[in-house]
Amino acid sequence: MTKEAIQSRVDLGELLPLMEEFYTIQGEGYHKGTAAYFIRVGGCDVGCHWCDVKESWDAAIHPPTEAVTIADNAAKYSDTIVVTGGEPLMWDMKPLTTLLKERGLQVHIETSGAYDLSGDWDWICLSPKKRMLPKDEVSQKAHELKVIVYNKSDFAFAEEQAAKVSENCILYLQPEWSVRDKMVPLIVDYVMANPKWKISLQTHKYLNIP
Ligand SMILES: C[S@@+](CC[C@H](N)C(=O)[O-])C[C@H]1O[C@@H](n2cnc3c(N)ncnc32)[C@H](O)[C@@H]1O
Ligand SMILES: Nc1nc2[nH]cc(C(=O)O)c2c(=O)[nH]1
Ligand code: SF4
Ligand SMILES: [Mg+2]
Repeated sequence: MTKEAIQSRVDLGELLPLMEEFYTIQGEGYHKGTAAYFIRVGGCDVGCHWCDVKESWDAAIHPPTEAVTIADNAAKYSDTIVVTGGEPLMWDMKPLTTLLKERGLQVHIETSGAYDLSGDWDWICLSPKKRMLPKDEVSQKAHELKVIVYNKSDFAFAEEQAAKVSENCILYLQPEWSVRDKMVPLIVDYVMANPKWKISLQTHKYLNIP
């Protein structure tokens, strides 16, 4: 394929810049503790300074991979697939999610919501970022809202974002990993005072699994 042909198939979502795939336990949020196959798609320009997967940002270093190959492979591992990144919504997720649904899989996304919603999802985890706010459609359709708490100002940001999600959306505060010792006590107090929120921890990091 020529460079142009590859690019046009990436633009259609038929090829995706695949960074890594792994079978593990969902560590965070509502489905924490559940076995799931993770598909990590490269490319993100949101620029969170504390991002724990900065190697994902440059899409150009991740090989354009056939969505059908990704789906066929994922189906061998698990009934539950988590598409993450990078920022998966930078790409058209319709082809990949259609292929995953055709294989009878539950399809979840981890997203900042900074790009238009594409794809068919059984579960949308929205983790909004101040630097690039989520699109309204993602906020309205999110099943869980997972706000990362790096400093005290993130509690006010969390409330702003909670005002934009549906009333059934489950609300989580998750400590930024590097400041967890400092922020966990503040989150605990906040959740006790504001019990509509729950705490989410990155349990995979405590378990030393991917
Ligand atoms: C790496 S991001 C990829 C998906 C998407 N770009 C997003 O931000 O939702 C996956 C999840 O990890 C969270 N995350 C990233 N770095 C983190 C850190 N240092 N501490 C806690 N959570 C982090 C993000 O907020 C998001 O919920
Ligand atoms: N075990 C595990 N659970 C996760 N939940 C969300 C993750 C992500 O990076 O999107 C993640 C991850 O990287 N590993
Ligand atoms: S939006 Fe997600 S992948 Fe992008 S920099 Fe932020 S945490 Fe990392
Ligand atoms: Mg992660």
